[in-house]
Amino acid sequence: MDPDSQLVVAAAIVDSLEQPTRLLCAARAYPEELKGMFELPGGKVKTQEGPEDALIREIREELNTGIMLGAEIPGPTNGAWPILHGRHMRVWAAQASENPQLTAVHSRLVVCAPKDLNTLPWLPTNWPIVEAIADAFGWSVGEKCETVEVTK
Ligand SMILES: Nc1nc2c([nH]c(=O)n2[C@H]2C[C@H](O)[C@@H](COP(=O)(O)OP(=O)(O)OP(=O)(O)O)O2)c(=O)[nH]1
Repeated sequence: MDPDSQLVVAAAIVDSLEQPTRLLCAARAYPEELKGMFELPGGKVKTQEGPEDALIREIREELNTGIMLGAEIPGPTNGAWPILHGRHMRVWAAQASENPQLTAVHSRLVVCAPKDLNTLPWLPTNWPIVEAIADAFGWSVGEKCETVEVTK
């Protein structure tokens, strides 16, 4: 992993960490080329900031809620997942302490049942991460549907 590439952190926010049955999925509002594609809420870790603290800050900024962090869902590169633009992302299971709210960062929030996760137009590198999340929660998600979202 390029040590200079800025780490991204994201949350797999479920309805209950003890008995997870739904995942919060968020459609990006920008940039234009990623608009309408689904991601896990989160963002870039700032210099001097710990990854968990960065995640709590990002979720407060993006969804206006606190979160309780559960286990990390480790990826294949020192625990991180390869994502867009050569970046890497660490992912934690989480539960929101208040109702997540839509802000300018996202165009849609979907609380998704496991069986519907493969119907969302995910960012291109996100599907293996969603599969690992499902695996960690004991969900079955099937194959990814090839959805194409057309927006004006
Ligand atoms: N948050 C998030 N970013 C992802 C995911 N998958 C993925 O490839 N990315 C990419 C998109 C972006 O290139 C980068 C995260 O950038 P961001 O724009 O969300 O970061 P940020 O909130 O700190 O935003 P900014 O201050 O830099 O504008 O990681 C994902 O599931 N969640």
